[in-house]
Amino acid sequence: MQLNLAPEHQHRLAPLANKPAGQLLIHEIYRSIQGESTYAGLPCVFVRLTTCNVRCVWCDTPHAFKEGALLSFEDVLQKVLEYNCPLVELTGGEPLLQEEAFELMSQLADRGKKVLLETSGTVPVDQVDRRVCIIMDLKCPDSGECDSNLFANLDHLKPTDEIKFVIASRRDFEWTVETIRKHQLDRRFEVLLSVVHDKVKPVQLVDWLLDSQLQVRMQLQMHKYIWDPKQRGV
Ligand SMILES: C[S@@+](CC[C@H](N)C(=O)[O-])C[C@H]1O[C@@H](n2cnc3c(N)ncnc32)[C@H](O)[C@@H]1O
Ligand SMILES: Nc1nc2[nH]cc(C(=O)O)c2c(=O)[nH]1
Ligand code: SF4
Ligand SMILES: [Mg+2]
Repeated sequence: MQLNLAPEHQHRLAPLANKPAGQLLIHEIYRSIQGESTYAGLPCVFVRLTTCNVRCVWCDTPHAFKEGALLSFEDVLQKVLEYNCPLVELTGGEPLLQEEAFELMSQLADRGKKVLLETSGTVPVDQVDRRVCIIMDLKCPDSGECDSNLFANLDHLKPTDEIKFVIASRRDFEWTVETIRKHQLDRRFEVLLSVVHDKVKPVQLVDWLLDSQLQVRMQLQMHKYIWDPKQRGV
C-alpha cells in the first residue's frame, strides 16, 4: 500500500509494524444497528480494524488507533459468519491499512454478504472488490485533515457508493457545497451530510441544506441517540 504519510506521522502505523501476514489487528467485532449511510437501521456486523493514518480532531474512535488483538484471517471470517447477519461493515480506524482487509471483503461477498466499507478516502480504494459498497468520507477543513483527501479516489467509485461529509462549522458546510458542485458528486453518487456530534446542531445543518437547494441526504449517527454517545461497541 503506497501511503503519502509524512515522516513525523509514521508512528501512527507502528501498531501494524510487526503484524504477521495472514493476520489482522482487530479492535472489535460486534453486531449492532447500522447507524449511518443509506443502510441505516439495518442489523449489521461491524469489523473495526486497528490504526489510522490520519487524526481528525473530532474523531469519536481514537481508542481504535492503537488498541487491538491479532486474529488470524480464518478466525475473523469465522467470527463474522457466526453472527449469521447478511450485512457486514469494515470500519476502524482505517480499514484499508491492512492488506488482508481486501481479501476479507471479497470472501465475505463470496459468501453472499452485503459488504460495506467505511473509509476516510485518504487511502486508495482502487483495489477494493467491486461488490463492496464504499462509504467514503471527504474530510472537511475543520477536521484538520482536508489536505489528506485523495480526490483521485472519486474516479474509482461506483454510482452505488456513498460520499459522506462530516460538518463541524459553516466553513465546512461551504466547502462541502463547493466540493459537491465542483465534482458533480450529487449526480454521480449517494451523498450524505452529517454533523460532527455536539459541534453543529442537526437543525442548523437542515437549515443550511434547505437553503443550498442541493438534493442530498442529511443523516445523523443513529447509535449516538439510541445509546450514550460515548458508549463503545454499539
Ligand atoms: C471512526 S470513522 C472510521 C472509518 C474511517 N476512518 C473514516 O473516517 O471514515 C467512522 C465514521 O465516523 C465518523 N465520525 C467520527 N467521529 C465523529 C464525530 N465526532 N461526529 C460525527 N461523525 C464522526 C467519521 O467521519 C466516519 O465517517
Ligand atoms: N451503530 C453504528 N453504526 C455505524 N456506522 C458506521 C460506524 C463507524 O464507526 O464506522 C458505526 C458505528 O460505530 N456504530
Ligand atoms: S479517519 Fe476515521 S478513524 Fe481516522 S481519525 Fe478520522 S474519523 Fe477517526
Ligand atoms: Mg462509529
